[in-house]
Amino acid sequence: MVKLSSLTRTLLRYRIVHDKDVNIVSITSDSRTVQPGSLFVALSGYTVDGHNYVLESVEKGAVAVLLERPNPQVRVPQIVVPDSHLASAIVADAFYGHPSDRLRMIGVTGTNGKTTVTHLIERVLADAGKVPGVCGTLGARFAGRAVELNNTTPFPVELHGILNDMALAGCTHGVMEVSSHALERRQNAGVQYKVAVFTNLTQDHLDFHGTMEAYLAAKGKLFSRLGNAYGGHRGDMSYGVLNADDAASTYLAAQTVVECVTYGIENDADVRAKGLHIGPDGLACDVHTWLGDGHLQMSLTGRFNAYNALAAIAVGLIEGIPLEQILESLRGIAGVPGRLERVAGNHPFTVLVDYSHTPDSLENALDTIHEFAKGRVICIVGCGGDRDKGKRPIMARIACEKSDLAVLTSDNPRTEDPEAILDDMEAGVKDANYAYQRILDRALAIESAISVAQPDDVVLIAGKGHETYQIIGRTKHHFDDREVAKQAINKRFNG
Ligand SMILES: CC(=O)N[C@H]1[C@@H](OP(=O)(O)OP(=O)(O)OC[C@H]2O[C@@H](n3ccc(=O)[nH]c3=O)[C@H](O)[C@@H]2O)O[C@H](CO)[C@@H](O)[C@@H]1O[C@H](C)C(=O)N[C@@H](C)C(=O)N[C@H](CCC(=O)O)C(=O)O
Ligand SMILES: Nc1ncnc2c1ncn2[C@@H]1O[C@H](COP(=O)(O)OP(=O)(O)OP(=O)(O)O)[C@@H](O)[C@H]1O
Ligand SMILES: N[C@H](CCC[C@H](N)C(=O)O)C(=O)O
Ligand SMILES: [Mg+2]
Repeated sequence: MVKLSSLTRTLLRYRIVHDKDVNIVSITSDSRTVQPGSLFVALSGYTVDGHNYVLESVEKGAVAVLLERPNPQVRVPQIVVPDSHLASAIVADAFYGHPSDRLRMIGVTGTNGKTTVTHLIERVLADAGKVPGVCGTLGARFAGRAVELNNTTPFPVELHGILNDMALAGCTHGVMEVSSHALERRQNAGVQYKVAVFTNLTQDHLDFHGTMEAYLAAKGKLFSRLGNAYGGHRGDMSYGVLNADDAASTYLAAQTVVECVTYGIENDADVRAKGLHIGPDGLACDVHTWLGDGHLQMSLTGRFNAYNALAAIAVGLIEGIPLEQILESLRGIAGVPGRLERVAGNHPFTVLVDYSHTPDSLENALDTIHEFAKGRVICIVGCGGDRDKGKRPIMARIACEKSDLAVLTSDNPRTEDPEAILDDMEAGVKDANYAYQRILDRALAIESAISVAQPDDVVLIAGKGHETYQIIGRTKHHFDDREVAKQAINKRFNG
């Protein structure tokens, strides 16, 4: 519990309507989670305005409100700020006693690979006796707890709350995915990163950022916000980890004053893989680092996972873990949920569920599959609604070009007309002579692909990975590609 005055002291530009010091027991930006004694933060949303819930929050017991436009209907103290989003980060950070200072924060950004890299880092740190907490697309997990999240990077109040829970649970490290949306919206204001990792930059989210330049600039903010100082002494310094094979890294290195470690396969790098071998059951390569050499063997496969592993190795070395131990940890990782995840069973072909929902990740997933597929490759893919429209025809073309049969279907249509999304996709393939089907219903699309799969074929179900829902309109329906695939396999082989 803290006094409201101790929170407002952290702000410079604000005024209070109905000034009175009160005790704040919790803080939230969602009226649905307000409790007696809460400070409610009204955020101007993208589709919904949190200011509409001020009255409701007070009725539920909020004792103060932080907002941009005061509400004449309520009598509790109202702290009026120019930007409630930024102010909520500053106030939440103070309310929780600056939790990110109590953790070594590792931020991972980039178009693809963030979830995988955070997962690998988690394992490397845990095996070395550290206590990592992780926060990202798969939710937050720490100390045996799992918290579901709406966003890859939570909004400020939720984020600082999670970091506080991690610190209280004894975590030593906070490993988090930092999405470009979050960087642009300053969702992680107040989080001081000790290590900033960049995976890669390819097309996605142009609906939000407009241009690739703006998208890159958003990613750059993770690096520029490492600050102009680089820490007090070795062990407390900040570092960057950059992909030497991605042209964007030159720009990112220029955004920060901290020392950057590079990793790569093609170009010279501080952590470099050589002699890479990709197989159906994993990958292997020699690893040369500025701290010695070793051999990596992993059950995650695909060239892109070699990059993810190199990034995790760089972070492990920065954290002072011996190379041999890092490699041992990576060797022990079975897989990441929804990332080239195999649907188990006795069927004579392979079914993989993968979260490739960008042109680059789809291409990578299909290229990797071609490295080991003995039969045909069948690809089921859709594109999300209310998201970058530009990637739709490109993804359809990649699916058709890189597979023997493509089935175009729905992903999460959200508020868009699913047929119109498929029209956008089909525009990329209509004029060519591709073998593809268009089946709107995702379950039927999966069933259709599985019904024609022959021994040794590989069926890739792309786009939704670990997701256990399909968003149609504003409703989340239960839907799990892995379950649907299993049902289709059962139907085919057991009637
Ligand atoms: C389009 C978009 O970005 N929407 C985000 C936005 O939602 P919104 O404006 O519709 O608003 P809302 O959450 O429904 O309501 C606005 C405010 O009112 C409050 N509210 C709302 C209802 C209520 O009853 N009471 C109440 O207090 C909400 O808590 C919120 O503070 O604000 C919400 C947080 O409050 C986000 O969860 C939500 O992200 C949605 C789920 C989303 O899908 N966002 C995508 C674009 C996104 O951010 N993706 C990135 C990256 C993905 C990647 O890396 O590929 C991510 O980090 O997840
Ligand atoms: N380093 C990489 N480069 C390119 N593609 C990758 C890389 N790592 C993973 N992928 C592909 O991208 C998909 C998503 O991977 P992952 O979930 O790790 O990325 P992400 O950056 O967290 O995605 P999101 O932005 O949706 O959270 C995987 O299923 C795989 O097909
Ligand atoms: N974090 C990404 C996930 C996309 C997953 C895909 N299944 C879709 O719905 O487009 C986003 O919000 O854009
Ligand atoms: Mg992710």
